Amino acid sequence: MKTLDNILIIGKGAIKEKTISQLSSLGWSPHQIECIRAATKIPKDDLPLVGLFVFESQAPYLSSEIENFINEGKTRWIAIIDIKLIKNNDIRQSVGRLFCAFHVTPIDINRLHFTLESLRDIADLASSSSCQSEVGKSECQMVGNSPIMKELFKTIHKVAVVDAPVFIQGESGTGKELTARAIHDESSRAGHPFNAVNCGALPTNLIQSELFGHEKGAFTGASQRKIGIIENTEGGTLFLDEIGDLPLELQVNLLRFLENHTIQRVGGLKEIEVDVRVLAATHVDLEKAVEKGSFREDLYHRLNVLQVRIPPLRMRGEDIEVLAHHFFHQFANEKSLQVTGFNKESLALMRLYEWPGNIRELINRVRRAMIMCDHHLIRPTDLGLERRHCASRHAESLEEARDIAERGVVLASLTRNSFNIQHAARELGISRVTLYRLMEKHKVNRASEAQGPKGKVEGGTPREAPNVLHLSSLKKGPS
Ligand SMILES: Nc1ncnc2c1ncn2[C@@H]1O[C@H](COP(=O)(O)OP(=O)(O)OP(=O)(O)O)[C@@H](O)[C@H]1O
Repeated sequence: MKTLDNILIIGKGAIKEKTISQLSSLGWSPHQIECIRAATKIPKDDLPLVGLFVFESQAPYLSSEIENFINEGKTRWIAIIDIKLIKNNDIRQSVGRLFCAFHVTPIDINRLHFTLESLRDIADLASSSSCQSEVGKSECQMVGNSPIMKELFKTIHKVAVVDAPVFIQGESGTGKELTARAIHDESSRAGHPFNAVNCGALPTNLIQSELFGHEKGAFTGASQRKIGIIENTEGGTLFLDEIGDLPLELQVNLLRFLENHTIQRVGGLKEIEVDVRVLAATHVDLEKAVEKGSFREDLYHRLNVLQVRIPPLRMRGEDIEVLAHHFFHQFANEKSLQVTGFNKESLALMRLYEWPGNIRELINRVRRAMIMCDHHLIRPTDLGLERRHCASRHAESLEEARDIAERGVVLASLTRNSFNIQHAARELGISRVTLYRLMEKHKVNRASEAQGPKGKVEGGTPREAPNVLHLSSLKKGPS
């Protein structure tokens, strides 16, 4: 996994020297920082992921050669400028156009530090997406780092290559539709349509004609023939969301279609052959619905050939921070200018929160926080999270309850002590070794501690470089 292993600084003078020494004191080791004084020495290959461009005065370095070089976009550039000194309008415009972030002097070193951290996240996301590109081209992007998600990615690969129905289960907002899309994108049907229908959202009287189409005159108002969604999905994949809400009388039609690969339009007599793969999802317990008689058992078995279970977000703690950063970058163009990331308490609380709305809720909270935040770092209040919201986390067993409590205590102490292991261990009355073991066990991040002073910065993002798995290629977007 490629991370931010090098920073290239171009420019000379006191600002540069000061920046280097300040970055070093924040844990960016001096050997990561390569300094170049003149345009002629810019290495064309093997570029680092981040470049700092230190303007000294009228920026003689912003020659067309450098402009071209920056425009190549292999490195993300941050301008460090003394805005008062830049009188030349062309240069001002170039700064806006060429640089992904800029900082004015005197430099707020914490802000610069978090800009670099954000760029490291982007680099991690981008490099892991390129690892995944061999999986196939896809419009969608699934991010996850937890063992559960890695298993899910494997399952998706397996079920994508066969043509049987797949039954996707998971709470609302866990990513069922995204998973269905990923299966489609990984399958040989990828070049054909992917259509999703929410069976619970369509009125009962419309759903049959929406799915199967109708002939002209089939019912009052059917002034023309209508081709239904199933026919429109020819060659591709149909995702039937909330299949548990499909009225009983339509379940038999669906069963016929699954068994014979034929449909009849409403009011039509002809059997029409269709080649469509069906993926179905529900957040209700279909077995119970079968027992109750509201779902046909034969249809249930027909749909339930292959299963994919998506766990709720609260059960994949490692993913929460990775996803939060992922969405932070995705909505980067909507954020208020000064926001550079999450503070430590926010990250800690996000791990403890229950997330009843799962990833959809996470997206909404992060997005809102990015707009509303008045500080450099998103605080729990910006996310609408408070400690009391996290206290309700319920455990499925006594062991889980102990784990949750243990993790909470460890994390709280580390957060209070800015991830200083010695202080936290002393506060908890355990040895450093035991604390390390607990951090390992609960996947509490050690990166900030390992990098020493970085962890002392208010709001340091205590996180390991995320081993993000993208199921498919990056959506075109800011991330
Ligand atoms: N692993 C993931 N990585 C990135 N984004 C995700 C992931 N899982 C879900 N999302 C995003 O979360 C949102 C909700 O996902 P999706 O609509 O697939 O959930 P769902 O389970 O089908 O929800 P519902 O049951 O309410 O229909 C979408 O914006 C989706 O792109």
